[in-house]
Amino acid sequence: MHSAVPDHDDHQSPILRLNGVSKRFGEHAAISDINLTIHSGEILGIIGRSGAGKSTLIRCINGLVQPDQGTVEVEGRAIAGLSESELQPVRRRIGMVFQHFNLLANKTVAQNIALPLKIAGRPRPERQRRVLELLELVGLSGREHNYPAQLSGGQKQRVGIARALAAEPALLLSDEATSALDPETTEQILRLLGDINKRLGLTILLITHEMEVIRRIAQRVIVLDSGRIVEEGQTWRIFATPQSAITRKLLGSVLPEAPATLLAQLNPNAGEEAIFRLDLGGPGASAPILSDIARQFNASLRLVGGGMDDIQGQPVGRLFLAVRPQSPADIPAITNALAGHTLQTELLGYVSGTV
Ligand SMILES: Nc1ncnc2c1ncn2[C@@H]1O[C@H](COP(=O)(O)OP(=O)(O)OP(=O)(O)O)[C@@H](O)[C@H]1O
Repeated sequence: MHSAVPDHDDHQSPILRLNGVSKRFGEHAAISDINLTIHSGEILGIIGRSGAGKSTLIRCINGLVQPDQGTVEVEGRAIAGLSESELQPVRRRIGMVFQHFNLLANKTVAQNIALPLKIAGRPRPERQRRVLELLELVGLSGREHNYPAQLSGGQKQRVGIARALAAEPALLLSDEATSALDPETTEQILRLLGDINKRLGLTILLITHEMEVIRRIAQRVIVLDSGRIVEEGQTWRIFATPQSAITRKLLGSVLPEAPATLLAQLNPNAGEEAIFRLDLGGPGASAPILSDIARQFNASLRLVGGGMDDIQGQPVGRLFLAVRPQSPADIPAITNALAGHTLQTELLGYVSGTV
């Protein structure tokens, strides 16, 4: 019998692998025992609050900091002990995009984008051709002679992305690339990164402190706190069933909350309608559970809050549901039936009259 086809070719080295990487500064452990692997073509998000260790992790990945313990491999090659000149070609395999763009103000857009190629000693005609290709890719054709000061923040970041891609890296490392941008521009830049991932199969590592960025494009996410990985998994699963307190906190502003008027009227013991919070996610969330429950128990159901979303192709959501049963005695069975179809079901209390 054939086993399921693996997502990744086991014989191909991962683009990036960290094995037990730790780094202390004096007594302080900035990162501890970090294990992670990024395979070709995937978008992995790393999220953490300020001080979680994100910058230290990036510096270990690009060889600016030597870990105290553990190994970093880029395309199967360990970078420990490499000299500066040996590190250069390895670093060129990683294109970096920065929060504040890091463009050279006295160079044109074309010169900024061509810089990595110039450093790599590529001939001028090749550089010119590549700059035009990249400008088209990032939607800035015709802007090659502009200076950074003539561009908006979003356009500057497009130039930053084009420059990062110039030397055809194996990995694009985005360090808070949208943190300085307004929500609309953030959306455009994330869409561009998602398009580039699909069109070129580019592998992307996204470092961010914003769950919204993760939700939009990361297929997999690692949650970092106090220098340790506290949670990891497919993005939709983490959104649907966050396990750690820090993940729930990071998700706070993303998940729908119960309407305040509803919460104010909740009675823990009795009322005409029972109020449930349902957490739904994955393939099971597509089932018509509300109509099934209504029919099975001859109950009347009202949605009183929440919403459903699509995260990386999977339905994920939190609904607040008011259930008026035929008899109060049905509530335990209704609770069980809901729990059987959801990731989590909680009976929050009861209300009387319409909320
Ligand atoms: N060079 C250093 N010397 C001493 N302590 C450091 C150094 N670099 C980082 N740290 C400490 O290590 C911890 C992790 O810092 P790091 O900058 O990696 O976190 P971060 O998640 O990138 O935070 P931020 O989002 O604020 O940049 C912090 O407590 C920080 O104070």
